[in-house]
Amino acid sequence: MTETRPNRLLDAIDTPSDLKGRSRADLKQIAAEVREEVVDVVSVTGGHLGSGLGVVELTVAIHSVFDTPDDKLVWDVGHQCYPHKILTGRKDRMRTLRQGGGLSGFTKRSESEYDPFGAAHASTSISAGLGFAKSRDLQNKDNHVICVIGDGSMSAGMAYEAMNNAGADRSRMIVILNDNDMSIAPPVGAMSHYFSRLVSSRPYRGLRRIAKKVVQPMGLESPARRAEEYLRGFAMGGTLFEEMGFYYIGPVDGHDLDTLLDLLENIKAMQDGPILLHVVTQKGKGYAPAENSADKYHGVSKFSVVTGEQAKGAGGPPSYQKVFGQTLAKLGETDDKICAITAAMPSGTSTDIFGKKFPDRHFDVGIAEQHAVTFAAGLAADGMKPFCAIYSTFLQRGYDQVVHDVAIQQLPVRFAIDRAGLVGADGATHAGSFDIGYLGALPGFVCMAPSDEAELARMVLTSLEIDDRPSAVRYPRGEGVGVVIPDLLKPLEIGKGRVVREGTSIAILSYGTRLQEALKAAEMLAAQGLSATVADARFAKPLDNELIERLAREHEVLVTIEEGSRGGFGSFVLEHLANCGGLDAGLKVRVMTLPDVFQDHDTPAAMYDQAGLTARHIAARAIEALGRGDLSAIERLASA
Ligand SMILES: Cc1ncc(C[n+]2csc(CCOP(=O)(O)OP(=O)(O)O)c2C)c(N)n1
Ligand SMILES: CC(=O)[C@@H](O)[C@H](O)COP(=O)(O)O
Ligand SMILES: [Mg+2]
Repeated sequence: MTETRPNRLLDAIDTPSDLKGRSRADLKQIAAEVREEVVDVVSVTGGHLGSGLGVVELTVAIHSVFDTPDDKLVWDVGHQCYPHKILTGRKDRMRTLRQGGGLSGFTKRSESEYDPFGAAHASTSISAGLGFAKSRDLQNKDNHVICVIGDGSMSAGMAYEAMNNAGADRSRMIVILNDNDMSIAPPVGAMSHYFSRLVSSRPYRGLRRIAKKVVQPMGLESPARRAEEYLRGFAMGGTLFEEMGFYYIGPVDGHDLDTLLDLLENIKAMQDGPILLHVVTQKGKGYAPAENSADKYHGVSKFSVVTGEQAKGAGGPPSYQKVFGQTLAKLGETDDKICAITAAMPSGTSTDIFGKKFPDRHFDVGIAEQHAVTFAAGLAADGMKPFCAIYSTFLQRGYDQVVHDVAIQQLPVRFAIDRAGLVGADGATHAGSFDIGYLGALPGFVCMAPSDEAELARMVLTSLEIDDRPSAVRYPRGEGVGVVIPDLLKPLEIGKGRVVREGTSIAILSYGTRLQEALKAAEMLAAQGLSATVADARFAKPLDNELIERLAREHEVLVTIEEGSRGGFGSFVLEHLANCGGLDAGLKVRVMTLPDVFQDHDTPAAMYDQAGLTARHIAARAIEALGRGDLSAIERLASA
């Protein structure tokens, strides 16, 4: 339940209709209370803070002026949607944010009629918005379509594909560019500089001047009018958008509620063509610790509202991402062909560790995964050794480039695939579920997955030495298991796995970081007098066929496990066994993968259990296949 504070106007706001007819003073008070509530909620739940704080006034203004949910409000990424959720009937559930069974940290169709389109991956809002606009026109409806997209999200090509289409199509829609001069890191790219010029070229447009501009008829029938408009656009700096067929308005102060309300009322009255409203906001606005932080508190853990101090992690082993960044930085000392590419996630992928030492060889290309992949391919084609570090889920956006520009040409791009597997609170949109299948299908790819951080370091070196084809190392979000990483790294033999525990009747073949759980499962089985071999596959491509055939020959049951979807490692193993006759002797095989449903956000510990990927699940599958053993004993052991 929302903690009720005396005399909060917000407590009477259940849906945006409760904002209608409110005085300006009330709306300003409500905005202040929303901002306070966002800070309070995120201090308890963790999540995305800076972005939402920057759009409090904009959110209040949009919901005051427009008639959601009939008017469609499409947020880009959706990480800034906490004020929106508070105002659209979910304020009493905000403290369930990003937890199993709770509210999503992004907009989500199944969660509310006020979320017409789900988000989480950037730069999709204008495309979706245009879809809503065309559907409206085809169904003779008259609702408005409003998309809110950040300056960082405007670095992705998809946004321009959509504007290109919308501008030509002249569909009536409103795009609000929320320009806070931040992505997760400071923004990069020429567009960012363009936005800065727009903002610095003129003081904020006075309301009178803008009101005069926006009430003029949109139809620019005569060439003279068009020329005049072009000059005006040039003078106001919106040329790029005007040339793409958008009516550019701005820049305006995105925290000035009066201006926003009047402006949106005017724009609402405009009935023709796509409009781009450029608002300037401050990420983290209104909460000093966020305003003063370099990352504007983009993503935070629980924190003290008073001090802003975030809860520290348990100080455990280094994260996989850090091990990747540190290893690459070390290798970069003796190989000046190594370079690192990130798509707007230098800190998330830890390429910034490499970048601090080798700034000339570190490239943050912005939210532009497609470009990142083909840029890396160009570097590789000319003899450089690019490491393209992209989260598994975000690499999905650059898949054609992986196939067409890297794999077919057999270019030695090294993919560091972070956040592979379950990610926890970000939920289904961010889980790295599919990369084993989508890369393992590609000819000539080498696909690796470490079982711990020392193995990761070796695989980064192994990848570096693969100079004749593409390679990929996938690793999960979060901390390693706490093994020592040797100073002197040795590369792995390509396509070779390893047996880490010898047994007899059961073989457990693990790909990636479920190995520790596989070893625990073997101990559970041993407690029942059942003997299990545990092997670390290390490679999904090329498979260690010799190891697989030996396990098949020498055991009654083979269980494969991976933190990925069906159609991945286990399928590759089954395919080989089918083709080499490994199944002919009656081997019983069980393939354990992530469930075929999108994993909802959850705490890390629970999510593996929810997904059926823990030791007790592995042991139970082995017993079920073997037809011997005591399942209830496994449950007892697991609950011990
Ligand atoms: C395709 C894709 N790549 C990367 C990300 C990670 N990401 C989430 S928010 C964000 C920055 C967005 O910047 P902006 O649009 O300016 O929003 P702000 O956080 O500044 O409000 C990034 C890179 C993502 N969500 N989607
Ligand atoms: C909104 C978004 O896509 C990113 O902020 C993402 O949530 C970062 O994920 P990590 O916290 O795993 O870096
Ligand atoms: Mg931004």
